[in-house]
Amino acid sequence: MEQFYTIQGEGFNTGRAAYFIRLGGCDVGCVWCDVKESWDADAHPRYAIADLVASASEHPGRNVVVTGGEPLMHDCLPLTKALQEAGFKTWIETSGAHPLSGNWDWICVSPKKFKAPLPEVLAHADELKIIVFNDSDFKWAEEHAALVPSTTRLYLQPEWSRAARMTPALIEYVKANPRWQVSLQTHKYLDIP
Ligand SMILES: C[S@@+](CC[C@H](N)C(=O)[O-])C[C@H]1O[C@@H](n2cnc3c(N)ncnc32)[C@H](O)[C@@H]1O
Ligand SMILES: Nc1nc2[nH]cc(C(=O)O)c2c(=O)[nH]1
Ligand code: SF4
Ligand SMILES: [Mg+2]
Repeated sequence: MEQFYTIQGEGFNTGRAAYFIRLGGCDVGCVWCDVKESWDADAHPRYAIADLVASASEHPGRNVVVTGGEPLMHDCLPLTKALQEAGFKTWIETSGAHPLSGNWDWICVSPKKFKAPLPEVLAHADELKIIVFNDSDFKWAEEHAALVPSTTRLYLQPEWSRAARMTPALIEYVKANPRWQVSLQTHKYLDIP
């Protein structure tokens, strides 16, 4: 759908330069999705993998975030193989609702109520990032934390439109449950892509 070089705004790798490749197509249907224009894969141009790698290579950063849309609706093996052969670290942002494909250096799973994550994807999560839309999401977060490895980093991220309302509760939750960390969409505060 689009590519851009920016700063990873969310989660464990927040603050690190990365080239983003946003793949079109998503069937999860989150009501609060901040990139709904990605849902229809056919609405976007197709790019050759070699051209994506060449575009990423124009920048000094050597981290690539593959996101979407839902990137795991595609077979990510050819793209990640080409990126790693060119010297990039491959990071994915996924809901986990489709089978895992690709070779990944960092897997961020952000499960959704709208379409359940697959156990095989949760089992490979380096990072679990729960979007907090209302108070019931803390219990839901714990249910998913029980499904990932004990080494998986745990993040709570306020849903953007509800951030002003939910962030105080999120802060109190992390203070009381310190194995969780706060993740903010820092790129939105910085006004960068
Ligand atoms: C747009 S999604 C694309 C990748 C994948 N479909 C997924 O949901 O993980 C990228 C990240 O943005 C998060 N996100 C999407 N809309 C958001 C919103 N309104 N507020 C906070 N986070 C949001 C998702 O949970 C996910 O972690
Ligand atoms: N800067 C920046 N960081 C991000 N982290 C995850 C994003 C995404 O949409 O997947 C995202 C994004 O869209 N921009
Ligand atoms: S899974 Fe990701 S891209 Fe799909 S609707 Fe939800 S937030 Fe948006
Ligand atoms: Mg985003």
